[in-house]
Amino acid sequence: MTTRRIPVVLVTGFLGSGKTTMLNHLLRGSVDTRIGVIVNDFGSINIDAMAVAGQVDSMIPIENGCLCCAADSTEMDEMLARLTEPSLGIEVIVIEASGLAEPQSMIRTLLSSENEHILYGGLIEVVDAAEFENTRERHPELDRHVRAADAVVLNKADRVSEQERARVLETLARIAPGAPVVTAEHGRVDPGFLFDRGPGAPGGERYRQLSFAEVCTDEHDWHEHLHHAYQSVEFTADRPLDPRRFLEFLDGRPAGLYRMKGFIHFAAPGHDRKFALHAVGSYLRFHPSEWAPGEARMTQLVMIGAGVDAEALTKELTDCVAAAPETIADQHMMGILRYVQERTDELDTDEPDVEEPVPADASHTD
Ligand SMILES: Nc1nc2c(ncn2[C@@H]2O[C@H](COP(=O)(O)OP(=O)(O)OP(=O)(O)O)[C@@H](O)[C@H]2O)c(=O)[nH]1
Repeated sequence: MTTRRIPVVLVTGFLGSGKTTMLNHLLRGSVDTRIGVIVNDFGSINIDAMAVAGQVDSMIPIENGCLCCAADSTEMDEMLARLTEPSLGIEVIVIEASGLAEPQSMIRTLLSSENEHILYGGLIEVVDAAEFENTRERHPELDRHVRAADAVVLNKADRVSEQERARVLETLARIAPGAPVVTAEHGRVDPGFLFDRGPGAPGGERYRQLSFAEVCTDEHDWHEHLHHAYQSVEFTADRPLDPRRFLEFLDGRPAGLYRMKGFIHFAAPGHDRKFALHAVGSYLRFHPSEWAPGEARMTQLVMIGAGVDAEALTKELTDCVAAAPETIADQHMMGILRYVQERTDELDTDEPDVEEPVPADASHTD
């Protein structure tokens, strides 16, 4: 008897490109499919796993480093063994890589897995339409990441003009001619794009043959892994933060601090909500939600950047803890509220405004 093998789909993309947002959208839109998820976060507090928890049949968080650096596939095999346990009935496994992971290494780790219940299901690279060109300048390695993808999601289309979007599409076509590209806002792609790309479907075969260059070992590029240039700093506080001080901190955050994410507890009357914070480059948003019943009110923050002074950051944040919460007034939240966005990505349950993927060079004019 042959057993059906479970496809394992890799989701990669630079820091803050929208991987978790897309994953959450896909999980909400795939209630009839049993999905297992592995979420790898660079920092030691797995904010992404917290964002995904509750929507998924089985989830394994891995924090503090990149899964792409596992010396062998043992760690991956252990996780896959848990998720392919027949009693779970998992039909698809999605691995959300950290924003600094090396896609090719992840593919190799997966291909060298000894788990006979799985099948490599392809790699989706999420690209931030607004940040891509700048990020490429700093990290030319990103081109390699795009080339490793079976499909590219050009996310955050709402943050760019038509012309900028066309420019990024042209760049993608140059980097990876023929790769299917789907444009999205808030990660709203059709779940079928990820889970059901059988032969003849847009974007082509799900299981393509990998080239020798993709599969062979790459000792030479280990040192080029993006995360060698980055460090993560974590901050937690049991006592609430002073909103004005915290805003000052955000306004003056160092240029090298590219990514911040976490949850903030503010000491302001009438604002006892859980403020999810996301900063990606100069982009900054708070997404408030209610605390879960019994959830400890606290601040948990992960900051990822290059050349940042961890000690100084921690000191500045410690100074944001409200010394006298009772003196903080409602209007002290004004500055924070300017950056509040109610979660549009959570309101998109059934009618996603999705696009069919087009080959990247379809928009290429020369
Ligand atoms: N305007 C806009 N914001 C988006 C879009 N997609 C995601 N975001 C926001 O971008 C921020 C980062 O999104 P995430 O999904 O956490 O990104 P990520 O790739 O998982 O981040 P890392 O795991 O840290 O690399 C969040 O504030 C999202 O709400 C989009 O299409 N448009």
